[in-house]
Formats: sequence, structure tokens, C-alpha cells
Amino acid sequence: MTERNKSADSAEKRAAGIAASRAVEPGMVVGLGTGSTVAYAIRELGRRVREEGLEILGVVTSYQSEMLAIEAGIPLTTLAQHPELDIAIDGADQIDSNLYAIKGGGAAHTREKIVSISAKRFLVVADESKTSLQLDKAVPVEVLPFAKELVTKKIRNLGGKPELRLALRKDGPVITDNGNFILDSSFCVINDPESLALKLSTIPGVIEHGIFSNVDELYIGKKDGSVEIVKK
Ligand SMILES: O=C(CO)[C@H](O)[C@H](O)COP(=O)(O)O
Repeated sequence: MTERNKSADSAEKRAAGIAASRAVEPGMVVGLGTGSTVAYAIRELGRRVREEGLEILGVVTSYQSEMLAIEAGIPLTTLAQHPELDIAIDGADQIDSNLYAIKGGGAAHTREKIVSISAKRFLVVADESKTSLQLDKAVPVEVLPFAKELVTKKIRNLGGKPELRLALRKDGPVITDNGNFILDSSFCVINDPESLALKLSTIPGVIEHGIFSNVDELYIGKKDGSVEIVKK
């Protein structure tokens, strides 16, 4: 488990991850998200592959999910080979009552968005602390390093406060799996996530932002081990 999520309550995350993994059926091509919550789903799918002969193919969203899926024994494929997935499962940093989500705490949101939008059904797994009436966490924005100053200015013009994400065990910025920077951009309460998402997407140099509007089902793990499922 990484620094950013090692203090989180793993019982709630485990309950959500395992419950969502049950939606995966034999023969499916499955998008495998990134982070500590979806890791429980990936490990459980691996167990079913090894112990029950479940036949699935996984499409990973990061080096982290690739390493975990390989360790768990899930056979992998690519979007080039399987452009349409049956289902994708992933975590979130915050999710509101309309199932708009902020993702990218692990700097993997660009591939996560591509994979989840390629799926017929997108399930998000989270503990209760991630749910909120409205989104107010900083939005991770993956930026081409060449465009950092321009994107910083444009985000400020939209009322945001962009901060370059710095690495913990490396000097300088976090470099994403795609070789880019992350600007964590606070907009306080986001009243209209669709509108902000569109505005961020049109800034030249923005690779992808962490506002997701394609969540179909939310699995919320509770302290008592139960899981609430919210559908769109
Ligand atoms: O978007 C993500 C990575 O970019 C993660 O899914 C998100 O940060 C949630 O992670 P965790 O389940 O560890 O809290």
C-alpha cells in the first residue's frame, strides 16, 4: 500500500471491492482500476481465476494495477485487442449524490477514464468517507509539461487554484505513467461538474482531468461490513 492511502480503513474498502468483483462473470473483459480500494477487487478476481477457473481478461489502468493483476494471476489484454470492455471497476477520491466523481489521487485518471469509458458498465468502489453531497476536493489535471504555465494561467482564470503535485520520494514533480505533470486544482465547491469538466477539457495542454461523469454504480463499503449499492 502506498503512502497516500495506507491510513485508510481497509475493512470498508475490502467490503466494497469484493462486492463489486461479484459483478464480473465468466468470459468478461474487465477494466482494472488503480488504488487501494479496487486492489481488493483485483485480488478477489485473481483468487477466482486461480481457484475457481474463472476465465476473464483484464485491461489495466496503470503500472500499479498491471503489477497487481500479474501478481494475482489475471490474464491481461489491451484496448488495442479489446476496444470494448464488459465492465470496469475503479476507486474514487470523492463522489457526489449524482455519481459525479473526482479521481486521480494516484495520478492514473487519464488511463482510468479511457478504460472506464470503453466499458459497457462502470462500477466505482469506495468507503463512506469518499461520499459527499457536492464535490469540493481538488481536481487532478494531467498536463503536458511543456504547457504547465499556460494551463496554470487558464485554470486560475476559471477560478481554480492549481498546485503542482510534488513527488514524495523523488525531488521535483510527480511524473505520471504517461510522462506528464499533475496540477491539483481546487475550485472549492463544484456546483456544475459537467460545465467545469468541459472547460478544463478545452485548455490546450490538458491531457485529462479527474472529473468523471460516467459512473453507473457506486459500491459503498460501510464500517459494519455491509455494502450499499447506488445506481444511476
Ligand atoms: O483515481 C485513483 C487513482 O488515480 C484512485 O482510484 C483513487 O485515488 C482512489 O484510491 P483509493 O482507493 O486508494 O482511495
